[in-house]
Amino acid sequence: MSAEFSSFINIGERTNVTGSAMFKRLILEGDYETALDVARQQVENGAQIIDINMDEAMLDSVQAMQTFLNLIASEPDISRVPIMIDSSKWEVIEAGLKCVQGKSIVNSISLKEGEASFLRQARLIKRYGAATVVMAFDEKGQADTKARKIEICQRSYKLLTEEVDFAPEDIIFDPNIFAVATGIEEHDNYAVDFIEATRVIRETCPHVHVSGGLSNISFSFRGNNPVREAMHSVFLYHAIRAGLDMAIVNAGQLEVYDEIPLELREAVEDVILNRHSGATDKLLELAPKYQGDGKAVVKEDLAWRELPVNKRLEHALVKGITDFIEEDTEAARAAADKPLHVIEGPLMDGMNVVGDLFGEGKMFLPQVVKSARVMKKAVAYLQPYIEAEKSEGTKSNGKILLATVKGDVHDIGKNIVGVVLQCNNFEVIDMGVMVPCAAILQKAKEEDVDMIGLSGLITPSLDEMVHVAKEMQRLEYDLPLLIGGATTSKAHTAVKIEQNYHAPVAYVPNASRAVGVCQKLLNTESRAIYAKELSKEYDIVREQHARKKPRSKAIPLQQARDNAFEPDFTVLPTTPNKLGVTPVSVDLEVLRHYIDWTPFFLTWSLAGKYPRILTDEVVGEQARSLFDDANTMLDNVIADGSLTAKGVFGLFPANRQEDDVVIYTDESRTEVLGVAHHLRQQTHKPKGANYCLSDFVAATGSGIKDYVGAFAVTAGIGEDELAKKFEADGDDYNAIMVKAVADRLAEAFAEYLHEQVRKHYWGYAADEALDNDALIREKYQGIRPAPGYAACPEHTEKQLIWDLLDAEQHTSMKLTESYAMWPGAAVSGWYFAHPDARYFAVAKIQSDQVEDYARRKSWDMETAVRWLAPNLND
Ligand SMILES: C[S@@+](CC[C@H](N)C(=O)[O-])C[C@H]1O[C@@H](n2cnc3c(N)ncnc32)[C@H](O)[C@@H]1O
Repeated sequence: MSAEFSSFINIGERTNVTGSAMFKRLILEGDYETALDVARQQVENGAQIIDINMDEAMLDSVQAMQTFLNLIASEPDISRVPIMIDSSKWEVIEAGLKCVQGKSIVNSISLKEGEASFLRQARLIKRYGAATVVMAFDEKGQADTKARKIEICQRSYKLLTEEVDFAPEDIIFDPNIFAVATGIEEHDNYAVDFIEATRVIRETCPHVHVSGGLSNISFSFRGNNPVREAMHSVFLYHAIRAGLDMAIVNAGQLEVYDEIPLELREAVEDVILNRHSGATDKLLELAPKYQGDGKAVVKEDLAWRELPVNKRLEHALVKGITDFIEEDTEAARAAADKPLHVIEGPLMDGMNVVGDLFGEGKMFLPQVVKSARVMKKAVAYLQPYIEAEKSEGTKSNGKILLATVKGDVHDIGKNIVGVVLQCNNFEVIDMGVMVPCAAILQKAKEEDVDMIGLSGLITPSLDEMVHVAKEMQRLEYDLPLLIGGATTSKAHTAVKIEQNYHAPVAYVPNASRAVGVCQKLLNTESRAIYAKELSKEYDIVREQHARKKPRSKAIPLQQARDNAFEPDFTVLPTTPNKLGVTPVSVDLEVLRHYIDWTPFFLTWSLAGKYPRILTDEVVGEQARSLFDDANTMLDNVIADGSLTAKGVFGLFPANRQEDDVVIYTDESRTEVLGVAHHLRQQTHKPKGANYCLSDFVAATGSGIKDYVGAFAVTAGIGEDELAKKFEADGDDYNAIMVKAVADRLAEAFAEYLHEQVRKHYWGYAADEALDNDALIREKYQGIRPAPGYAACPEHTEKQLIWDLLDAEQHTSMKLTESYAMWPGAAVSGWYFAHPDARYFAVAKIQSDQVEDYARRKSWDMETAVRWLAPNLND
């Protein structure tokens, strides 16, 4: 090893969650012990500094950094080397600085956010006695040429030494090592630019150090380690002679320069030193020869990298590949007159291809959401350049405000619509969930939006949407209004909303339809014609609705009660093994085996039954990829505990009293704990019974000791935080995935708990042995009807479940003012054990039952009508 090499400092790179899959997995699993071994090995392999990075969306990075650094502090064989605290987030860096006892190094600060923040951070670092890496990055962007690298480093040097009095020997410049041999001509000189800039920086900024992230240089040869190692060695050989005195490297994997086969070394040297224009091709040709045993040949993988930049962007968008997007966006930016043109040109062209393929059914929703992630990354990269030019921003197709209305927490559908609209060049302002009407209208004014989209899942949200429409009318808005969400319908929109608002109202059944509707409504030419068409369409829907004769005749409540279902009670109800309230926690690993996957695919607009969908000719490939991603998400949330499941259930003595179920505190059946109010079918049924859930419970005077149960479960503790982390990272795909997975786990929890209750806690089906498929097909005895569903459609009854179970205390689950459950991934309901208990739909009820129900609930009629609205005739 030469003299230059001996003074060179290796910075260990394996303790970095963004660079090492193994380290990431260990940290996500909380296996800090084995993670410490990674650090130890680095030091044993010769790392003289170890770089630690915990920037991962699924992690609480501050906490992970602190935990790991504190552990290192008590390991003398690791803590003997300085620690480099690596993060793009200042809060993580500060947390790290507080933990490290000896000398540490911050990685990194830069002029990216301007001088003020640069100086403030530098002063703080100085106070901690730490050194710092300074990236060659300024307000205009990352330095790629020799001149820019030198200019930024010299400016930073002057500021640090003159304004902060920072010791120059504590400054480590990182002038950016970029990938060469990418097939893009502009990249060919990147290594030379770095090497030459290093030389000048060392000459003109006395006492500083120069460092870099070595593995970047060979990025195009991922999968071909021999070539990568050769590139690293050759690059170091030349850069060290120019003054590079540190680098982040995998210390155990450096090929010795002299031992590189001559043919390979020369080809690599040609590339690194940009000695001729055919250098990349020559190395690509040679690379497979040095490919390690049986690994994928990189050249094939990266064939698309040879395409012109616009085609590469299109490929990345269509395939959802983020790996090269910044590099390619930069190439497109360099070639464009204005950064904005990159968005309006190649990126939008690429998204149009995505839009067309989606429209033609050749791409599926999950892929589109992945494309959006690529687009977001590209736009985020361009944003500083666009702002620097003080441009007015992208000319979008229009600005759309989206909100889930007050009282409702469900947003998967809304989020998907938001992503799809963004893909189609609409600007979307998403106000999130539980948004009050006044806030929606104010934001619409402030942001001068072109359209408002309202979403909701539970039936009370329908009323809230009507309220928003009426307010828009009263306050003389004339923005078009979009209506969507699981319980909304064209009929409801026509009958209850469209008539109340003079501007166009459109019901949107799914995300792919949203685009067409918005395009037509926001295009000045088509808007008037489309508005007319819509209004005509809703007139027809209203007429049809008015003409629709009730399919069957209604009967008075008393007559319906006389025709109640009378179950056989000759076999007496089983006394539960455990009466009272029982909180339950369960491992997600257990719950994943109870998941019903079919609804998961529907969330992503892939129709078909699981597992058949995985081999479906049309959507099979897409379904498999989605299924893999969902399982990866499951692996991660299980490993890092970012989602938690909590539940509670109760089994109580109970008897029917007319249509109510009276729930008692104990077997003496003297003290009433609560009364569940149920509704009865009121249509004329010449053959069957007029069902009410209470029918499945023995009556008060029968002398039969009967029981009911109640439950509330969630698997969504942590879902909002996790989804927000992904959103903040521009990763809507995983933000939606978290919620979709949490939803599945909550349903799985309901299934699991019901089984436990049947077999153990209540014990009326102790010998039941059903597999998951049979559970999904409800092949068991008893039901678990959920308030808000057809047999018990009135939502306020959830409050009773909450009170009986002390659900908020046991599970942290809350009810909103519309009785939606929070977190969204939640299920609650009743348990009925009778073998004849079944689901049914209450359907339309009459005013005599409304009055009766109001009396039973001590409500005035107005309140009763409001809560029973979905079951009343218009
Ligand atoms: C919506 S599915 C949920 C289970 C499904 N395997 C899943 O994972 O999505 C079935 C559940 O909905 C509720 N449900 C279905 N029909 C109902 C009805 N008519 N009345 C009340 N609740 C009903 C019950 O809680 C039932 O267990």
